[in-house]
Amino acid sequence: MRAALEATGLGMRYRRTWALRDCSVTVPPGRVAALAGPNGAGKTTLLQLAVGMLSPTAGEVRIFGAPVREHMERVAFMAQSKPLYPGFRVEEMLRFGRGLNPRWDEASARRRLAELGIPPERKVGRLSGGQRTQVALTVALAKRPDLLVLDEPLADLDPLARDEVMRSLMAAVAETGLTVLLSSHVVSELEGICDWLIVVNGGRVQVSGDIDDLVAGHRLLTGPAGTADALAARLPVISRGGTGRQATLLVRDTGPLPDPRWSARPVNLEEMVLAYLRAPDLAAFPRPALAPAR
Ligand SMILES: Nc1ncnc2c1ncn2[C@@H]1O[C@H](COP(=O)(O)OP(=O)(O)OP(=O)(O)O)[C@@H](O)[C@H]1O
Repeated sequence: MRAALEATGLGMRYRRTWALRDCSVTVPPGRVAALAGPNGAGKTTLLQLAVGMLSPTAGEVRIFGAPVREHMERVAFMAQSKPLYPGFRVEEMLRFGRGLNPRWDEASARRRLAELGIPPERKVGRLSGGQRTQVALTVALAKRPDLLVLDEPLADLDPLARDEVMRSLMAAVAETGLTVLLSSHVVSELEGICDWLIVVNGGRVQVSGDIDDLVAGHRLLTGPAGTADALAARLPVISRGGTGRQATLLVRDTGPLPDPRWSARPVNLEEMVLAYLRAPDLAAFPRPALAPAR
């Protein structure tokens, strides 16, 4: 099956600075993929390259097997700034979208707004942050994309609005089977929603793969601090912690523990992502990294 998105050797340089380098990632069709990473990691750059808004300095992006520019009508993008005109009424935003998009689905956009209780005659500038996000999402979905790319869709929203936006996005995914790629700082909120993960850090891809497989492949070990170095020498350690006599090691390993004084427990998505973000040079470790070596 063709990947919904496939980036190979992707690089983007702004003047002398590489915002993204040697980036190779795949998002299989039908997945809801999370793009995580710290500020300035290159998330927005990767998303803008993915939708053809930027031309790469190196490498290429393919959407459903073809160069992104040949498939622009199959992709919808919601920018971080949620570009809506505050002086426009909601229905004027729809009319605007209708004029620009041959695949536009007016009926489903109207139905969605009605379900959300957003009056079409309301001016965009008078909507709440959550409602504005929902209108921007409605416009993006009305394009009937096969790939929906969202840059920080949850930023600036309170927990209730975040929950509502994610629920309605998931309903759209269930209905249409579209592939979603969304960036977020709030990793804990992506668990149970996203099933694919890409972590970028310092312009490089650090982690890429199926979330269940990734999480199941890592564990948190706890044991006596005095033996931590010896254990760490035998296992692929992603991050180390602990206090006083107790040490913790987050490892990419599920085999039997070589030291009976140590115990293991599963990790959650946030713990795993944080461990990688704390170890940006992971690919320099002697064990294989999850992403191609730098
Ligand atoms: N137009 C530009 N000109 C020069 N440098 C840029 C430009 N856009 C981004 N950069 C730089 O590229 C790097 C990656 O930026 P990018 O916006 O892609 O990161 P990000 O992960 O989306 O960050 P954030 O989470 O803060 O939104 C940063 O160092 C940024 O300063």
